Amino acid sequence: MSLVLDYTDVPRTAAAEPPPSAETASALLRVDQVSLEYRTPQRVVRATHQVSFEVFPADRFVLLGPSGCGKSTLLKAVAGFIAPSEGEIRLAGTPVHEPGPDRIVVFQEFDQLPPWKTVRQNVMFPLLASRTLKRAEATERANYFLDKVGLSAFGDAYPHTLSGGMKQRVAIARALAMQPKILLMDEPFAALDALTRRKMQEELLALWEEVRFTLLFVTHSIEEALVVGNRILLLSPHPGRVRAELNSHHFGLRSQGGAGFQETAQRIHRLLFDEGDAPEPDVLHLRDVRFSH
Ligand SMILES: Nc1ncnc2c1ncn2[C@@H]1O[C@H](COP(=O)(O)OP(=O)(O)OP(=O)(O)O)[C@@H](O)[C@H]1O
Repeated sequence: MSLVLDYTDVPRTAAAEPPPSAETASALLRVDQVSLEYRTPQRVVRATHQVSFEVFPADRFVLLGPSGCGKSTLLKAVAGFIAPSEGEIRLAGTPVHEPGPDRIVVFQEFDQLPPWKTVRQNVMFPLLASRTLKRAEATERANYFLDKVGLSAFGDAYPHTLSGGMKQRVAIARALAMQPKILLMDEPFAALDALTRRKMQEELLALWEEVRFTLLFVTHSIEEALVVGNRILLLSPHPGRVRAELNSHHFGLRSQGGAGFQETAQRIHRLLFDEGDAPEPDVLHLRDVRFSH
C-alpha cells in the first residue's frame, strides 16, 4: 500500500516552502514506475519495485527506508550508473541513460578525494576535467565554494590531514562547484560521530539557504530525514516500494526533541516497519491513497 501524506495543519516556515503544486511548477526530476535489479550469474535481486516520485527545484528530497530497501540503488540510477529494468527517469525532461555533470554524487566514504591532490585541486578537478571552466575561473570557483563550507584556510592541505567531517565538506564543495542540476547524497554523514553529524546537517541546511540547490538525500535515519528534508519518501523493506510520501519542511534542527518531532518520528517508524499501521486522520491529511498491491 502506498500513502501520500500532507501535514497541512502545521505552520510553515519562511525558510522552507512547501513543494510547488503540479500547476505552478514542473518537476526537475521524475522517477516513474522504476524497478531496479541486480543480475548475478546465480540470481536476480530486485532492489526496488515500481517506485515513482518527483523532485522540484530547490527541494531537499529524502529517500528514507530500512537497510536493503534500495535507496542507494535508486540514487545510483538517478546518477546514471544503473539502468532501470522497467520505468523511466527524467531530469529536466531528458531521459537519464548515463552519468553526467548535471548530477553529482557525494558518498559516505571519506576516501572519495584523490589523496595526491590538495583540497583546492580536488574541488577544481571536475571543473577542469569536464572542461566546464578554464584554470583561473576554476580556481576562483573552488575558492568560493571552499569558503562556503568553511575551508578557505585549507585549500593547500592534503586530504589525509583533514578530519572526516572536513573531507565531507570538501566533497560537498567539489559537488556544488560543478553547479549540478541536482546534488545526490548517499548517507554522507553516516560515518561521522553524532556531534559532527549534527554540525554537518546544520551546515548543509545553511548552505542550502544560501545556494538553494536541489538535493536528493539518502538516509536510514528518521531523525536525519526530518531535519534535512522538506519532503520525504518512505520506502518499504526489500524490495523497496513507495510506502508513503510526506512533507517535513516545518522541521529543522531546533525541532529535534520536541513533541511534534518525536510524534512524527514514531509515526514514520510505524509506517516503515508495521504494515498494519494507518495514519490518524486528525493529524495527517490524506491527499491521496494508492493501493499498489
Ligand atoms: N552489486 C550488487 N549486486 C547484487 N545485489 C546488490 C548489489 N548492490 C545492492 N544489492 C542488493 O540490492 C538491494 C538494495 O540495496 P541498496 O544498497 O540499494 O539498499 P539500501 O536501502 O541503500 O541499504 P543500506 O541502507 O543498507 O545502504 C539489497 O537487497 C542488496 O543486497
